[in-house]
Amino acid sequence: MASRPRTLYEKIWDAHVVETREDGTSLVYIDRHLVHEVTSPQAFEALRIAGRTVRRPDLTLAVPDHNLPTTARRDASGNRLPIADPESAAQLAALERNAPEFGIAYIGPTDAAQGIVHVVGPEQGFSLPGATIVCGDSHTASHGGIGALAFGIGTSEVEHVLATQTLLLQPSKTMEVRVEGELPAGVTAKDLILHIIGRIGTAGGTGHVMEYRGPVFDAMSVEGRLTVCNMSIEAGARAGLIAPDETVFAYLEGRPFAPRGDAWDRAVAWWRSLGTDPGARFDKSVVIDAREIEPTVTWGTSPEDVAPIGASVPHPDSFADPGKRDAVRRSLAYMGLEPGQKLAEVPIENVFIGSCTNSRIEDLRAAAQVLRGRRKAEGVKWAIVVPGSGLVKAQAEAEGLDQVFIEAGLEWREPGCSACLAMNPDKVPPGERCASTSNRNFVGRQGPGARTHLLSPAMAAAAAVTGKLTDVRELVG
Ligand SMILES: CC(C)[C@H](C(=O)O)[C@@H](O)C(=O)O
Ligand code: SF4
Repeated sequence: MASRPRTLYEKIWDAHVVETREDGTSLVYIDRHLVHEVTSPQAFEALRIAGRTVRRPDLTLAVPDHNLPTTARRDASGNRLPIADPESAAQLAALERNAPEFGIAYIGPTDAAQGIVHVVGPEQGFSLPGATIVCGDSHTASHGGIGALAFGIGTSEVEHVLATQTLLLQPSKTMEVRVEGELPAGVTAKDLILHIIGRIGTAGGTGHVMEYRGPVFDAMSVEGRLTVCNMSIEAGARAGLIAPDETVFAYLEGRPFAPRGDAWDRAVAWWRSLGTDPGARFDKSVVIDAREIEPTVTWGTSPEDVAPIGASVPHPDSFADPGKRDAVRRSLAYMGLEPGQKLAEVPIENVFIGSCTNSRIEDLRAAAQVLRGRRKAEGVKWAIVVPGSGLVKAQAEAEGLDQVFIEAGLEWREPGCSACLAMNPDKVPPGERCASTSNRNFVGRQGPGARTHLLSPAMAAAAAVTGKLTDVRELVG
């Protein structure tokens, strides 16, 4: 039977629409719901007041991550340590009460599998290809890396999904980001997505679901794909997607929540059919040449403010748009940078290796490769490595990576969002810079007055060693 060629997005969307209304809005079935402590308390409270239950507790998974301190979680006698900040403690307490009350699986702060929701979902095989996945969190886009249609929702929608396992949605437009060629040595998934956002801007994907296509993604690890899709939201997109393939199936097989036996075989057969059909059309398309990409850093306070490490801080007047010129002037003042200053000479006082963008095992291996046998520079006052989950932590320790970090003078922490955003004790002091593997360099993101430079784990490690933004290719050939 011949049918219209469809994109990956259209296939997942079509498979989940329950009903479409005259105004074009559709009621869409949600396969997986991840819940964290920050955006769920009011949603559960509303259910409680309305006397409602959770429609599919078995498709819902709760993990605290944002507010947890990343220092030891137990005292010497093994008792769990309380959270000092009252608001954070209250949000955690709410999740710990709501999960059992509503019958939802919960991975608590001292559980070996705890971590950042977007690391935990794929790692547990809870996030699956072809699934619709939501979470009250903008970086839910990450899960597109395994071929799921995954996006962030607000707290009222969290309540709606808890109660009904559905959402009312407008269909998105589709955008193809085709990357040609291979990434040069020393250039990672993080450099690629920073480069893409630099090219298309933070509004480049607005209203669209972006599908990343081309040989670079076929060759990319699952970790790298999660990194790329994670930052789709910083390009304004509703979600990011990469077609699921054998690399993804091998990664997911046998994970705790993944289907088994016949169910697994049936699932894989369906997943194999999801790739965009030849001839399917996208509403928008952009082509990027991977060979042109260099290790990339941000210099401003928007994720689109990127430049190759060999470049200099741009002059505000070099931007055509008057609004952007003003924004760049303000950015540079906040960042304490002068136009024309060489990026590779910008001093760094803090280093953060972590966040749902770059805290998986491959990220830690890349950082350790640079740090092995080296020490952090004198000028680097604070440098922390925060694994994305307890399982990543255990794997890193089994490989001796923790010792590499500690010997280099970095701190090895417990899993959580940490210094990615200033919602827990890990903060960058005012006026200081941080070489950070996270995804947002907004004003105050890592603490009031903190200055963030986004980069890859290897580049963060290089900055730790030299005390300034550095081309990692000068340290590891
Ligand atoms: C706290 C949460 C709602 C927020 C988000 O939605 O992304 C956070 O995870 C972030 O990265 O800014
Ligand atoms: S690690 Fe950062 S970006 Fe990711 S969910 Fe946590 S706060 Fe948001």
